[in-house]
Amino acid sequence: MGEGFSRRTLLGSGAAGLAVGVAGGVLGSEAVAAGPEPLGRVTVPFHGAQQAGILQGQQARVQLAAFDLAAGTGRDGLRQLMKRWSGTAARLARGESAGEHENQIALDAGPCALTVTFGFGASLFAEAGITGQLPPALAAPLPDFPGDALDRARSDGDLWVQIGADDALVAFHALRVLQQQAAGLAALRWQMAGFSRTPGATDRPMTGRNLMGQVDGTNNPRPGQDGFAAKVFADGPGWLAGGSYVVFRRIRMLLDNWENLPTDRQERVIGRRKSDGAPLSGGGETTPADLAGQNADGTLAIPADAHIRVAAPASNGGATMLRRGFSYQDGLLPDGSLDAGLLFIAFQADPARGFVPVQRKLARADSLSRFLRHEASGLYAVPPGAPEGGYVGQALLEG
Ligand SMILES: C=CC1=C(C)c2cc3[nH]c(cc4nc(cc5[nH]c(cc1n2)c(C)c5CCC(=O)O)C(CCC(=O)O)=C4C)c(C)c3C=C
Ligand SMILES: [Fe+2]
Repeated sequence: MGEGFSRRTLLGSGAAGLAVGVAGGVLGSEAVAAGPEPLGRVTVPFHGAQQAGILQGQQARVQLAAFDLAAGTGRDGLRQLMKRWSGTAARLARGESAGEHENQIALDAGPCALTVTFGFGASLFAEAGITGQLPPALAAPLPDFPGDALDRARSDGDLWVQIGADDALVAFHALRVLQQQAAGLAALRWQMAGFSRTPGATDRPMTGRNLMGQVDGTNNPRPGQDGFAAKVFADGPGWLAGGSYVVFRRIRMLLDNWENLPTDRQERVIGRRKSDGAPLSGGGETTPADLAGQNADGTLAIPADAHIRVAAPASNGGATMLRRGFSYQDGLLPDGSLDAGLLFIAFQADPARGFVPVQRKLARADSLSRFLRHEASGLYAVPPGAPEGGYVGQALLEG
């Protein structure tokens, strides 16, 4: 979670291909400098080298969903669906009507930075009769990790859809339209809603917080850093080149247990200060953590089982991913505790060099894991973005 790639930051950085604007015309940085843009009018183009929703700042709301193809849809039906969905996503991102199945749920709202991101699960390739195109990283499912308690009905799926927007109605509207436009071709398998900090909630752009109260998202790889693209974007197979892989996990937080822990112990579980996210080895939020740093008594400043030590690329042969998770809260569980946690989303060039080794280690050695339950999971190939006039997955479905 975080403001690391906020719209304002991106506009300021002039990052190519990451244009974000206001409906009616993409604004240059001078226009942004003139004053904050009205929230509803912010647009994120659907078309581009990468799909929208990977590099942009997190919106306040997310709808996550997976769809399964209907029997008989096949490759032709899938092509039809991806063309239809891409056209709709592009129109909605521009703030236009959905066209087919427009239901007026978000009639008075602007696009609110809407992004729609599509991913393909391993099962899609068999369903659509295109197993020859299965990318190697999807050939085996994610391994079982110690402590996993996965609900298969809320995991996996042929098609993954991530819809982000700075308004809940706008995000819901997009999901509902996509669902109706899929009728006869694909059906909703699972759906979850999440949230992040609302733009303007803090006086200045700041990294977001999760439901444990931690500053979350500080040490994400950033566009422009050395090797960023190689860490996040896949180099093949051909149809996926420039795309990515996304790992999704629904991770419930045992908040009653967590909140019983005094703040200094919570900080030692993560390895960072709760107030400002600074590493316990010293400095401020963005000071690199010193994993060798010691306290006056000779103990490690960042404990051996602290989350940031166990998860760090330095502890995992360089394994890295771009985390873009959202919080969720879904009422009460039968035992009266909150059903709340993190919809963990991480984009990476190769899950075998990203999520898998890190989660293997976290499940064994991370002191945060005793406050978490992994309840749902998915791994999807995320095709590159579509050019104007094209659709997501075109190189796969017409190649
Ligand atoms: C397998 C990967 C990871 C899972 C699952 C995961 C779950 C998880 N994390 C937090 C809270 C924080 N994580 C932070 C850093 C961090 N987390 C991962 C990976 C996973 N986290 C990485 C690679 C890192 C960066 C480590 C580093 O190099 O410093 C932080 C610190 C702030 C930050 O850098 O973002 C927090 C806080 C929760 C609550 C959670 C599951 C619910
Ligand atoms: Fe983490």
